[in-house]
Amino acid sequence: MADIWQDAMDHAVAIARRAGDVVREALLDDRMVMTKTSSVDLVTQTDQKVEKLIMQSVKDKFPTHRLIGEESVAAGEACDLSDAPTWIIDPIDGTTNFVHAFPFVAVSIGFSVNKQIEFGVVYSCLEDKMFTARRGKGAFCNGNVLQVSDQEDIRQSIIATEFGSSREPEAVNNIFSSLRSILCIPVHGVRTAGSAAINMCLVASGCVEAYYEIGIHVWDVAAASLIVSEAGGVLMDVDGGSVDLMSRRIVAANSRAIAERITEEIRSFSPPRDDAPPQH
Ligand SMILES: O=P(O)(O)OC(CO)CO
Ligand SMILES: [Mg+2]
Ligand SMILES: [Mg+2]
Repeated sequence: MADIWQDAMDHAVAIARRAGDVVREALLDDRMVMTKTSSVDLVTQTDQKVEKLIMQSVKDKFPTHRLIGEESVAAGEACDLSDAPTWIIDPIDGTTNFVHAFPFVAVSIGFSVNKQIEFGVVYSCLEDKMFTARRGKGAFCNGNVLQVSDQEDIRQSIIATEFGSSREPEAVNNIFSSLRSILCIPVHGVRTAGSAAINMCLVASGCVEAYYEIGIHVWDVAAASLIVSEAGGVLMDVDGGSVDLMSRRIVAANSRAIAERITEEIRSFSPPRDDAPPQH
């Protein structure tokens, strides 16, 4: 039977590649940096330009579909995930990396129907790696099948996470408390790629056993969540329950055992949800 979302997925791959061209070209220019929620939460004109490019192309080709985009939400658009076909876009995941030309910068496009991710596309544009997954049909990088690591012992594992964009002492203490507990299990190592989507693609690729973070947004993880699960991995909330992509909390791992072991060490907290009503 024909796949009703194949056309949309093909479009996502094509537009992610075009977006990647824009990102690579912009690396050659001066990158004017602006800030959002804190002095280290960065945005550039390229984030905004790439989001517009992707959104306009989706509107032209799929006018009935809905859109959630990081920079549109930052500009005041609602972040409501309904049952309608919805494109969930992070034009540049890893903006800080982009600003510094640190080579992990991704365009992330997830596509949800009935609140279920149907396909995910993460283009790591400086590495020229196109990660794709279609629900029920596996995950791929540049056409090669992805499979998570089969390591079951967390002591033989590498764990990925990020430090977030708050430098408030209490928030930093929380992050370091969890990190210290995990490091001292002990694990082989901890890594931060600087992009949630790329961290998750590293899980899907079998290079790291797990990634966890509190504070990410739905656009950071929507596409990569399917890439992880289609590569044989598991997704979990940081308290061990089912993952909720709007909750800003995630554990993505090669196995349930490693995901659960990580949740035992995380000092969890609940940032305002992506779909929380705006504060006035
Ligand atoms: O670079 P961005 O899109 O702000 O995303 C960060 C997390 O919010 C890295 O994943
Ligand atoms: Mg992001
Ligand atoms: Mg971004």
